[in-house]
Amino acid sequence: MTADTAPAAKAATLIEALPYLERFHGRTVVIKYGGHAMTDEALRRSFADDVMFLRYAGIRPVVVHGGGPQINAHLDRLGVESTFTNGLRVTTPETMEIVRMVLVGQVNREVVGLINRHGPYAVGLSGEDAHLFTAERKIVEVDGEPVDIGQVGEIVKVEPGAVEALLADGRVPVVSSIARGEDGTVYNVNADTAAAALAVALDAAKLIVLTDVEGLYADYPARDGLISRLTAGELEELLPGLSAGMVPKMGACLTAVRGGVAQAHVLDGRVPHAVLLEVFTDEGIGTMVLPESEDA
Ligand SMILES: Nc1ncnc2c1ncn2[C@@H]1O[C@H](COP(=O)(O)OP(=O)(O)O)[C@@H](O)[C@H]1O
Ligand SMILES: CC(=O)N[C@@H](CCC(=O)OP(=O)(O)O)C(=O)O
Repeated sequence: MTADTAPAAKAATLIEALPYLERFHGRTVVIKYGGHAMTDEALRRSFADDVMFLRYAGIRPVVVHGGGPQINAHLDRLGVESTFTNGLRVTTPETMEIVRMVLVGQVNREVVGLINRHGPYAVGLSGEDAHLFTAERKIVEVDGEPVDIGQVGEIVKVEPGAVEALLADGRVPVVSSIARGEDGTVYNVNADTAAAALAVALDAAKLIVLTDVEGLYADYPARDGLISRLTAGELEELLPGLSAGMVPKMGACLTAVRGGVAQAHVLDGRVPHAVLLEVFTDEGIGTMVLPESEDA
């Protein structure tokens, strides 16, 4: 690039963002934060920069975080065995105590601290707080038979008032995926699923799910067939054939779009500033799910 073209290229990058600034100004974007972007220090900072960039651009970011690897590490240290059924952690009362402690007491604090390097913005919440997430015990089916996987919750009601109040106050809500049952039982909820439920309840403009792959591959484990966009109907057909990790993520995208969120994305959290690249550039990155009517 010559000295003459450099300023023009920089201006072009900035002006490319203008239609997105116009479109998303004042709108809510729910971001599921997890995977590599949560453990690598440079990526952690890049994520916090992106969240604050959205906030200063007049967009209302809400973060829902995972923490499966951190829970595994803690269970290992305590010598507690943990298994997964259909991608969900079998959650005994003992496991539940540890899941809650790690997500709410450790991971949530870390994410809040990361964002608050920029100022007094992030406020942490558990899904139990102010009845944000109400859940019922989830029964999964394995080979057509119902299987009880313990205190794993299915969100049946979202009361987003506490999150909306924080957003109205200019804060960045950071939410742990723990829910409360009507009888006070505490439930463990997959964080992708919780992010989708919250995006629908907040009438978000977008759901963004960060992960450790580029997006949805058509012929996984082959990695040369990234699907960059698909409709909710197309996704519905693919969903039963997907393998473990992608099921809750793509299921979350489907729930969000069917629930009125205009766009849901799975992005590669290993890419610095993945969120900004998705929100403010024409190409976007990763896999985007759209309602049928918007697939031009
Ligand atoms: N069709 C697919 N496309 C992309 N990844 C897939 C697919 N099917 C399964 N996967 C696996 O899902 C993983 C993402 O799920 P997971 O490890 O649970 O993510 P996270 O820790 O970000 O929540 C990928 O790393 C990949 O191994
Ligand atoms: C029911 C269930 O499986 N809950 C998850 C909650 C955390 C989570 O979803 O974290 P990731 O997004 O990092 O996987 C768990 O216990 O691991």
